[in-house]
Amino acid sequence: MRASVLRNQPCAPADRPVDDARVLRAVGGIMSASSSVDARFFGMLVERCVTEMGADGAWAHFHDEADSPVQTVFSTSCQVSGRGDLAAASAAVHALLRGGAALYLEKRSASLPQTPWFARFGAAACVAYPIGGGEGALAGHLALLFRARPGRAGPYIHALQALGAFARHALLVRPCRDREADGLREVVAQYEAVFQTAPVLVNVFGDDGKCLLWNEECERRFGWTMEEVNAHPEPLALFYPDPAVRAQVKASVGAEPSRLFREWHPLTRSGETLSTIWSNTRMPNGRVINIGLDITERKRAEADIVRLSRIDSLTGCWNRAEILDRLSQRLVWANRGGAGFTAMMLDLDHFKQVNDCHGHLGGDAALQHFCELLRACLRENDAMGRLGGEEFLVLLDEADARAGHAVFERLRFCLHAQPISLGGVPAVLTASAGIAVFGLGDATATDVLRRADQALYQAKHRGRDQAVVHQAGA
Ligand SMILES: Nc1nc2c(ncn2[C@@H]2O[C@H](COP(=O)(O)OP(=O)(O)OP(=O)(O)O)[C@@H](O)[C@H]2O)c(=O)[nH]1
Repeated sequence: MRASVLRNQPCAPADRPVDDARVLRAVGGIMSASSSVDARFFGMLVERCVTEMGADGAWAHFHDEADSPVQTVFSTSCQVSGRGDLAAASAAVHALLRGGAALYLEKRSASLPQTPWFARFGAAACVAYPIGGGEGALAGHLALLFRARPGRAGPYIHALQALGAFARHALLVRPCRDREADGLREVVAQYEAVFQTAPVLVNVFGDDGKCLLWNEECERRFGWTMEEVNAHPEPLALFYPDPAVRAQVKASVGAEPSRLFREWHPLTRSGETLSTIWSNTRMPNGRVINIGLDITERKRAEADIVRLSRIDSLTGCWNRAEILDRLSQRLVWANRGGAGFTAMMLDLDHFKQVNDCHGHLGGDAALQHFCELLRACLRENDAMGRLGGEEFLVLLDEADARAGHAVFERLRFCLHAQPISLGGVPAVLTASAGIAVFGLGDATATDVLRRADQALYQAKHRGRDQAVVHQAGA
């Protein structure tokens, strides 16, 4: 086998002309033939250096950081003798490449290593170029073998330089970049998972107004998917139909991330108005990141607490503090020239007897029954509150004494028509009332209450179950 190979080699190698275009084409072909750089790539590279570039043999030699050869890929044309010799040849060239520059070795000048393989191959010249390594990457060299000296080594050196740079990029730079990209993708995926599943409202809008991120909480609370939001010509209008409010929302977006949350009341798909607080930040690329909290439930609970703190728990009407507050507000309004009102103080007659006969629970039921009937006699804007015990205050808006009387008569009629059943026995409740129509002398709530109380006293004195209007000077 060895003899036949040697027999086929030219006995007196002559200079071989170099076809620059052919070399260039081969380089381009190798580079575009594979996107991944691995053993297969180098196998393809060395074969094409032989078949397309005009070399007689080629190899790619790699060593590790300790300078031990770890991998050599030879063109099939190099297989002229045992592998060990071949490895020794590539190692010998590698040893000469320490300077990091290209090498041109010739048999004629005795610069070609004296290892047996070169002789067996019939090598006249060798062009080698280092492939620089880097952290974690292989390093080594590419070599072309010629049985006839090439007319010029330059084109081959440049070809190996280009291929070496390509391989180095693929071995070192691309994996780094890929690793970085993988790391980045992982971070993005983590953030996205956090944004998507966070129990807070998170969304991102582009400077064209389109939604780019819409987390699960947004979808759950607003009822629209991101696609549905983006199907609207102006997505923000879905949540803020009022253009003036929209303008305020847009103007509130700051360039700096803000710890200050602003309260907004966006609409949901079902028409519910939410109470939300948002921190909105415009990024340098024009995107707006919005982080919000839905505080609708909290607001409702707070409102309930406030409301309950104003309500009399037994009867459900306003408590003393609230009804007096409302009286004061009406006074301020009326004294500023606003609409007047009439105050009516009501007191259940002989209520002590109800308690005495039917117990405290019976008395409570009587108070509730009385309030139910009284409430039914009032208009929406009127107010009724419990001053204490079995005493109540009613504020009748834009009402005079006649209107006050009419309300009382309605109540009286109802109380007689609808007796309460106490211990299985129907009992008719009656009440007395003192009516005080707002007058210019009423500066404070006490002024009004005093006059209503005087009239109530008269009603009791005159036999109960009636209303008396306070008369000035009475
Ligand atoms: N069941 C019940 N009784 C109450 C409540 N608050 C006050 N009372 C009772 O209401 C009764 C009021 O009695 P009085 O002030 O003597 O008045 P009255 O019996 O209605 O007599 P006149 O007002 O003069 O007609 C008392 O027995 C109080 O204990 C309450 O929340 N529940």
